[in-house]
Amino acid sequence: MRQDDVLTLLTERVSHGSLDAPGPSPDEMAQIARAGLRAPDHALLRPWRFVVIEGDRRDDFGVVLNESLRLRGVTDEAQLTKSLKAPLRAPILIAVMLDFKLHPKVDRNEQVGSAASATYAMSLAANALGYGSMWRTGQYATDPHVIEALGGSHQDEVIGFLYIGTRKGPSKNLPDLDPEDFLTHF
Ligand SMILES: Cc1cc2nc3c(=O)[nH]c(=O)nc-3n(C[C@H](O)[C@H](O)[C@H](O)COP(=O)(O)O)c2cc1C
Repeated sequence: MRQDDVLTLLTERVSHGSLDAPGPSPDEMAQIARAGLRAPDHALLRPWRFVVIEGDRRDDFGVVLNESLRLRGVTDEAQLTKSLKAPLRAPILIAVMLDFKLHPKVDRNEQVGSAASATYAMSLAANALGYGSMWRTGQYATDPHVIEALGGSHQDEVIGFLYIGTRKGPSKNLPDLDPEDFLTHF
């Protein structure tokens, strides 16, 4: 990839909520994961796990989300039905889990930062491979029932559900922000 292409990828990135099959191939998923694994990581703790949810397992994951709502006392039928279909919004989801490691110098915030960076790196890699992606969380991300279903422990959480697939329709236009509004000099 040329330098210009990398900068375009970074400066023109947008999310795509509307995604269809096909999703990345197994080789492409390995490339996407490799990008995640290069996230900045203090003390090289690797404080993440990438759980892929695809195919029929998306239906099973929808049931987990539905159970999550019911366990939290939600009775609204529309919301319950929506939860079953939520994972079907893309052919492949990566649940990026914080795999927290107790460390004398690297606190939880830093590890969350690493896992969030990994999520972002994977979204960029998906974009570079020609796919669209969308980072979602919601209350599911910290619900013990969901975390346990994804193989996490009580001290873990989902940093992002990264939805990846083929873009349906054109990318949205976002207003160009002026860097001067955000850059200051000390
Ligand atoms: C940590 C995190 C969690 C997010 N969770 C959600 C979510 O649950 N639902 C949602 O619609 N957008 C969520 N977003 C925002 C979208 O991923 C997206 O960034 C936003 O719609 C703005 O679009 P853009 O990325 O094209 O600028 C989240 C973003 C981050 C960084």
